[in-house]
Amino acid sequence: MTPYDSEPADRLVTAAADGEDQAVEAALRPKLLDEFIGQERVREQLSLVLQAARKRGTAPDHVLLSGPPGLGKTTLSMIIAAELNAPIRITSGPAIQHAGDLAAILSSLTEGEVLFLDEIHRMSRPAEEMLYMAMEDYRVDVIVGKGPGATAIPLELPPFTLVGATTRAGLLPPPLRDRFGFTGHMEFYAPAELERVVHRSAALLDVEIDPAGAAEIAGRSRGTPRIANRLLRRVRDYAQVKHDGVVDRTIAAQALKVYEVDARGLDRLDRAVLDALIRLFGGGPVGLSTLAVAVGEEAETVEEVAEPFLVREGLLARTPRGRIATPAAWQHLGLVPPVQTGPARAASGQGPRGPVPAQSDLFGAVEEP
Ligand SMILES: Nc1ncnc2c1ncn2[C@@H]1O[C@H](COP(=O)(O)OP(=O)(O)OP(=O)(O)O)[C@@H](O)[C@H]1O
Repeated sequence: MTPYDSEPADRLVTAAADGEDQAVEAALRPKLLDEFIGQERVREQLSLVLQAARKRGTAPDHVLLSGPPGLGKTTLSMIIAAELNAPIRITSGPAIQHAGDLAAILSSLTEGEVLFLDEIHRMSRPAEEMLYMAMEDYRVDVIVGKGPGATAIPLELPPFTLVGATTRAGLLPPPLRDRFGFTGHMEFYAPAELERVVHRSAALLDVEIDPAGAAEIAGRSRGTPRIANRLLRRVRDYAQVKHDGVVDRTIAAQALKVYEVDARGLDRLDRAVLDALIRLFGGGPVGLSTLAVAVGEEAETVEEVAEPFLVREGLLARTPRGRIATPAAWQHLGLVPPVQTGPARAASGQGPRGPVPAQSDLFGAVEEP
């Protein structure tokens, strides 16, 4: 699924899994905690939780993993099961519409099994309430019948470990959040960590890549292993079709220029937003709906798809008066930021200054093949 319904389906830099990702990700997932790159704090804490459970011979506390898509929550849940030598059942919040759906899953778990519940914040309220009791007492009440004649039949469950994953930890009701013994917050990956991800995946996919090629892909991957793996596959295609299959910095940059992913990981939509903001509105402030019309997209698409990364990168600011391009955004487009910034400059009607960048500058100064 995509994180936002407004996201274009073919977007190369989306953090959500597409069909091809799902097909290849199984092969690329690290299987054990030691193979899992980065997320040092979560890894260390989780390792202690798992070792202690193994020593006691009991199921570990329930685990909540929170963080943006594509950072490795599903992978970690599988690692938890593998480290415990336990089977894993995978489901998701949207798949559990009725409490009965959850009761069916819970009642079929075996002792020690790991239940991975992705997008746990999207579960229905009755299912959520059933989960409270299951997590705490390993018991559920199955309601039989309707109205005044309805009866609750208690059902004992074997001890199991719930691993919940959410991109929106803030949306979880406190009673649910409190029932997790351990919460791991996943952070975006540093470029050096993503380089290791790229090298590891390249080895698994049998792609020859040098360190500069891996660094080039890592730098455009928006802190997200899923995107790094996807860009690697597109670069591999290019290297195999246009060259001898070996990936170096030049090949990686040329390939990603073809796919319009620039040196900072911005794609066509991201750049269109900055471009309109700067060239048409002098850097802002400008209202979201006006900006959206200028780039020919829905306001929702601009707000939910393009802006989060632009804000995170410090290229765009959301202010009560509207959107503003930061000096870094001007520089990214090869323009000289005005001395005055903000409303005063907008009021003065001062436009963009400096040369319009050649496309090659944005894409990492690559030569045409
Ligand atoms: N730390 C890591 N080391 C190596 N590869 C990783 C790491 N984290 C994630 N990956 C790779 O990134 C891909 C996406 O990871 P995963 O499916 O676990 O993300 P997720 O957080 O569960 O995403 P979603 O929220 O969309 O379900 C996987 O193919 C996995 O191989």
